[in-house]
Amino acid sequence: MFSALWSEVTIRTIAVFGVIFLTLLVFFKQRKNLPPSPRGSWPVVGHLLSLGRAPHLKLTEWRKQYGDVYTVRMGMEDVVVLNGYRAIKEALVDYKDAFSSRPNVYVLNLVSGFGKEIAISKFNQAYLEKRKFAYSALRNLGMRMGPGSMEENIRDEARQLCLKLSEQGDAKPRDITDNLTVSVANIICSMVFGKRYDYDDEKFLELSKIVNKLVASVGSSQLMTVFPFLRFIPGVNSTNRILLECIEDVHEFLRQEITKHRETLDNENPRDFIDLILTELQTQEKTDCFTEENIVWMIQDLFVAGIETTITTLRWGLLYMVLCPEEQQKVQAELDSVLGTDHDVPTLAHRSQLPYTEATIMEIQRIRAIVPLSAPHAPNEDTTFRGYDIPAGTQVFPSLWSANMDPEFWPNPEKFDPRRFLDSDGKVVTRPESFMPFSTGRRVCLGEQLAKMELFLLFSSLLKHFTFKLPDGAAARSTDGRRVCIGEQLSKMELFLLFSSLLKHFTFKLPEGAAAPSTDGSLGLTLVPPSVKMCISRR
Ligand code: HEM
Repeated sequence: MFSALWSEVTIRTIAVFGVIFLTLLVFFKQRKNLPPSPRGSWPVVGHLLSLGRAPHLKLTEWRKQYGDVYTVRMGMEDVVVLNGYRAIKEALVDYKDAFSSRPNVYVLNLVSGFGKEIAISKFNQAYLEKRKFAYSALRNLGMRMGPGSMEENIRDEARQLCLKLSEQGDAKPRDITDNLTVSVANIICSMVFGKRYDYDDEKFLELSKIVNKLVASVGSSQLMTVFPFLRFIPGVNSTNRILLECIEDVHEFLRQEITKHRETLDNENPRDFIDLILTELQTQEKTDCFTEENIVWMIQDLFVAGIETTITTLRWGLLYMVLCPEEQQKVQAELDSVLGTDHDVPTLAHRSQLPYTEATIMEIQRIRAIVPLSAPHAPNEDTTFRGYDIPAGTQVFPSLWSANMDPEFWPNPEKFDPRRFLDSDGKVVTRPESFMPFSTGRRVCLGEQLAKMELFLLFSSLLKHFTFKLPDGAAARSTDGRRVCIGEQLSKMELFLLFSSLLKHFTFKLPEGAAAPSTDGSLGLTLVPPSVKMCISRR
């Protein structure tokens, strides 16, 4: 009996020591020569509690203590943070072969069809082919200067936007996010579907239901980014199911559009992105990255990556214009001096004559990096960087925020000052250092040129025709913005679903007299400004 007891104790002891040994082994293996880590990491949650609601600010603060490259624990994962222009450029440009992949994050995989699209795809041959195709298709469809460019479509949207704002009158202060949404979404729609959608439709209530359903499922799904095991927990994982159903609805709609396009396809005269990709499917050797399934995911990418980003930048722009009325006046004075009494909207040819306007747009993009931590990168294979060993697949956050707000390059970085981007002759500084709103390296934003065209034409048209100001007596507005660093793709997804569902069933218009829905507190990939009602008066 004694020997039986002894052997049970021994077995238990060995088992306990075994577990401790294995845990330590895993722990030390993970910690092997990673960049330094700030104090205050807790078991299971890591640094999440310290990061708070503005992780980009906390991460920038830690740079002072831990240097340009350090490691934080997001839940149970190590994440390497790159701070400042030099470290980001070194990793994404000089070490581009190493840092061009994406990490394996459950929710990102889920919303990207496990890499069937571009933005979340791992760096491999299929990714390169998809990116190359999408880039050349967008250029064919007008993402460039000169004849055949998207300029005229964007100017049309700018006209419609100004018309809509004029019709709405200046009696009541309002938030124009919805108007901007129609314009920007329509620019992508005309490239993808070959058509734009009208402002006027009555089924807004039904759309709200879809949005509410999605918003309700966002909270617990975001947690799944950090704690993927939650997907196995009944109740929590129902948001998974809801999301998958929504994705299926959207894809069904896209498949119908693709079928309609196929019926009228003329290979010689492609009308839009869908036509171009169908033609590509017919002509090229079948490869894994170009199936009909990829088409829907790639289109989803354009919607997801191309709409909210542009709208959010414009919203920050208008917020800074109302907060800095003297800057607004300077832009308007420049627009008036170049365009005179011409009532039409500006063209891209005016750009070189409007340096202050352009510098103002750059300053908007600097002062509020709307994608403060960019999209997560990951080394393709085990990589040594600045003397540290970073295992393949580790999440790497390039903090674009830290570059934009670096006092070494941008003295008094919180001051809104477009003159930073002008040289002594008043010309716009080309390629300023420490300014990467579209990131850099191999994964640099695919739609950069399109976004720049949109920002210039829409922003300058708005300021040419309207003056924006806060209502008399309104409380000062915060420029802090809101962002949650986990579940970012999910919010992108939410946007995509919103727009696709929207375009499937409705054109949108608020009921007469209804208050604009607030975007306060919405969570996103992007750093979103507070919802602001402005007085908008025709000039
Ligand atoms: C103001 C507007 C925009 C900003 C600030 C912006 C910014 C960014 C950033 C920071 C990234 C991540 C790059 C990285 O991983 O290092 C990105 C990726 C991407 N963007 Fe944009 N973007 C904008 C507009 C657009 C538009 C209009 C489109 C398309 C029509 C677009 C398509 C994409 C795609 C497809 C990617 C993924 C690229 C890849 O992984 O290879 N973006 N963007």
